[in-house]
Amino acid sequence: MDKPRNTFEGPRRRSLSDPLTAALRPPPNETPEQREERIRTEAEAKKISDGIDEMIKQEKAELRKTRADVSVLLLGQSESGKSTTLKQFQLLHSPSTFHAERIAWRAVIYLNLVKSVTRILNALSPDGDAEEQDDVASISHSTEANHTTVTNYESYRQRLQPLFNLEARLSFLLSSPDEDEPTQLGPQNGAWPHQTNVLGPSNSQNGNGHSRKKEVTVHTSKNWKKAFALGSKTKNPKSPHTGEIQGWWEDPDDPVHDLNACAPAMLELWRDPDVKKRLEEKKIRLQESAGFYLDEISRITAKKYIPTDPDVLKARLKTIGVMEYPFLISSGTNKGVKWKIYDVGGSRNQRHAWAPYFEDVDAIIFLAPISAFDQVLEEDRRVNRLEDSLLLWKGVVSNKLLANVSIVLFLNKCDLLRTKLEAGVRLAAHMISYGDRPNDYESVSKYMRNKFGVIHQQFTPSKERELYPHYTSVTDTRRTATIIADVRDIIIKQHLKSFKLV
Ligand SMILES: Nc1nc2c(ncn2[C@@H]2O[C@H](COP(=O)(O)OP(=O)(O)OP(=O)(O)O)[C@@H](O)[C@H]2O)c(=O)[nH]1
Ligand SMILES: [Mg+2]
Repeated sequence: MDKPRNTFEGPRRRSLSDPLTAALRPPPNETPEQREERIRTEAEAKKISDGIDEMIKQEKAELRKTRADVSVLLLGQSESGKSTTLKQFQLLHSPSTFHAERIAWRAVIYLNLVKSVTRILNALSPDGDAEEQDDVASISHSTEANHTTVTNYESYRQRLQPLFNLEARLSFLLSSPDEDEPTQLGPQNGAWPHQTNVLGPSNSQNGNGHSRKKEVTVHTSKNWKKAFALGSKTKNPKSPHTGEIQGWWEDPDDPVHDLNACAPAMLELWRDPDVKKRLEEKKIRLQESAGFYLDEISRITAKKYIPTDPDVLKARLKTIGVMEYPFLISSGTNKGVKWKIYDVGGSRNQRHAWAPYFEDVDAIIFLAPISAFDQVLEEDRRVNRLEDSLLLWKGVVSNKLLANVSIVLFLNKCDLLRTKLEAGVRLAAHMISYGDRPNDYESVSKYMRNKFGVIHQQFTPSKERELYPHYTSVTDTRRTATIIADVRDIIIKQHLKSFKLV
């Protein structure tokens, strides 16, 4: 037994008079039988001690496993679907919170709907300007000389005038005083300010606002949900049965009244064939844009409308800053694992906030909206969205700080890609390298996957790093739930591996 002996050597060597050393020393007159017995007992004791050591090690491993905090960063350009993915995580892991907050989303859904309507009106306006062109990167300009005239335009404008005020009101309510763009949701005192008291800071109160310039955003403060969920000025805002907010329809200042009154005109406008034609001429594809609710006007403008899960998932609220969401996995093999998911703002002026999170992150879910090959960035209309995604992807996968971070790629908005290709929009017209390959969903999606895969292979600082790509439509709850479960298990496995625990 050399080891214990060695530990007694050197400056810290125990003296021979040390009682422990003396006790451990074999007796001076030991017989061969006694020696054999002693060695056997010592071996047994060591076996037991080693067993205990092993048990302690395993317990520690288990403990670390249950305590492992997994940090995941959602990255991607603006409107790529990061916040929607986060909502799906919430729906899976804390459904009660998700449902408790759905009333609060009413404000965003209303604003999304109102913005679509004011955007149409601005586009139809005879003096409508070029700003009202869609995000679509135009490859051929429509002949404006011969454009469709919407004969009922003035009547629509008049009947829908209250929506311009409502847009200003909602934007104002969702704004933070120190920021250019709206940054939070909901009246702070739990009630809607009186209509005439609050007119937005803004641009659209005169009915000529350029609504698409400013998007509604969510800030790192989470108070909006609480504030908005307080509901109305009614005496009993909570249902005694479900505990859910109710009774807002009794508040005369609630936006639902304006919306409800304008619903018939909205429906007529959206169904008007001349309007459809004019929007086509102007290449405005509202169905594809974020927060699209025009196909469900009657349901959404109903006085007692409560947002459904898909409504909340479709609601568009731009993220500003970085928001942290903790989750605890409560069942299955990874029970007890804590997650921290960071949702970031993806527009160009928000990306500087990402880097500080790179040092401690365990995994990245990168979202690339592959349907956006014919669109341009909202913040810089000279830049094609797909090109921006590819560049951003290259930046992320080549980043040395992220060399050991698991990377999951969501090739997102596959539903929109399919619809777009089926409508005849050609990838090759926007991406010369696609050449004369078939313009169907299977070929295009595979091509995209390959394109992103090659960049990863070429630029990753760690050749061992595996890439986990998925085709996703993150507004689809059923499919996304399966993908999230897979991704979650892979991320945790990689995370534990890095701790050398599995
Ligand atoms: N049809 C469809 N819509 C999607 C999909 N993913 C996201 N969206 C919608 O696209 C819009 C933008 O999604 P967000 O999740 O807000 O995008 P984001 O990446 O968080 O954007 P920023 O906060 O600006 O960085 C929302 O209205 C979503 O409902 C998808 O796969 N299919
Ligand atoms: Mg977001």
